[in-house]
Amino acid sequence: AAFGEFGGRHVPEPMQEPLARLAAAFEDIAKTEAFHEEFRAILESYAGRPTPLYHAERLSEAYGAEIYLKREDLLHGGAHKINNAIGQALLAEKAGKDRLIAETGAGQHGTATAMVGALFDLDTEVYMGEKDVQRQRMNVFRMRLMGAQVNPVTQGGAGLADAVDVALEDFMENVDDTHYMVGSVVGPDPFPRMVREFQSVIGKEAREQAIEQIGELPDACVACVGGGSNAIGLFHAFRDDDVAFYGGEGGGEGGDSDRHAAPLDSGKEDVIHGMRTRVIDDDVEVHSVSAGLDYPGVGPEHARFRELGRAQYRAITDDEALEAFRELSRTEGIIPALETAHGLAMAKKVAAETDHETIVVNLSGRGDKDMETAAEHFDLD
Ligand SMILES: CC/C=C(/N=C/c1c(COP(=O)(O)O)cnc(C)c1O)C(=O)O
Repeated sequence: AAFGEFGGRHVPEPMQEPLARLAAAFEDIAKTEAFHEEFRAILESYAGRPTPLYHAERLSEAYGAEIYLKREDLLHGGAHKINNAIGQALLAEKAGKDRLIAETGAGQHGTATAMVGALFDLDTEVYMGEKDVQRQRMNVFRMRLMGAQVNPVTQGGAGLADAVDVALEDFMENVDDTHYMVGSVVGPDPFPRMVREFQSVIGKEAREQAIEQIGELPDACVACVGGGSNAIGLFHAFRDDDVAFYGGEGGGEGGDSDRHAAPLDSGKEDVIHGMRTRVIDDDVEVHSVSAGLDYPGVGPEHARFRELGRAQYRAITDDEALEAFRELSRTEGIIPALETAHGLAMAKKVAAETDHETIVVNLSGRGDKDMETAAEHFDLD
């Protein structure tokens, strides 16, 4: 496996060959110069790359360190998810597939899938837990507006993990004409390394921009961690540098509570969705105020980084995330996604508890989709 004993292809025998074919297509198609040029051109003209690295001076005062925000929230669609969706749709098109399926929780990956489904004129179906259909209604409407079919999933906990289960079943049945657009660095090989490849544009840009703006590498990189794709996308370019990595997980009611989504901070090794990784304990109910972090597992490379001590991960509670959500809105006039707010709260802890002076934070998405949830928590009248 690519990540120590983590990752791998823990799937039934009938899935082994299709995944081997996908891995071969990834090597043959997505690693060519022509692919990279087309990928880069669409990222620039359609998604709006490069994104700024913004020195948030008022937030820096509040945190007590120099905070640089990588503005993935400014991308088309409002989150980093479009980077991966474009890469995967290009691959699917060149591999001769004419149907896309995806899972979604926050609806940002679902929206990105609908966007590229329209752009590449591919049949598109998105699986979404009924619970998330309710709390990210605006994104459900956006997906349908762009021609995607949104299939509410009611089995199990009607959440993100259940949507992944159903999407994997669909993929196994329709592997000949369907590409499964996995939305994070999760699933059986090759999905984690494919998604890492397509998200790594974030860190490549941020590394150059940081050196230009700070005059040297940053002391630390921080991101929220759901499946872990925006975090890996930022970290990957710095992996051989003397730069610390920190991940803020969906801590729900606390890593030591029985309602959270923080397997790195408080979980165990196990196999889920075709990968050996870390998952929350059996007696814990998966929960996060943010739909995009509300997942019981995590990408295998993060499990490996944790094991090596290359990155540190902390459960960020719902309340800590909501406080960070409001603090960025008030100090910089930027409303982050609730998922992203977990990374901001992590950065605040890093600034307070370490001597890191320059910190790059991945602003993975914007908070328009979260206005109803936020209104339930803040009485702003
Ligand atoms: C693929 C399921 C996750 C979703 N979103 C996750 C998400 C995340 C967490 O996903 P990762 O970056 O993969 O850890 C962070 N920021 C924003 C704005 C997100 O929407 C989604 O469906 O939109």
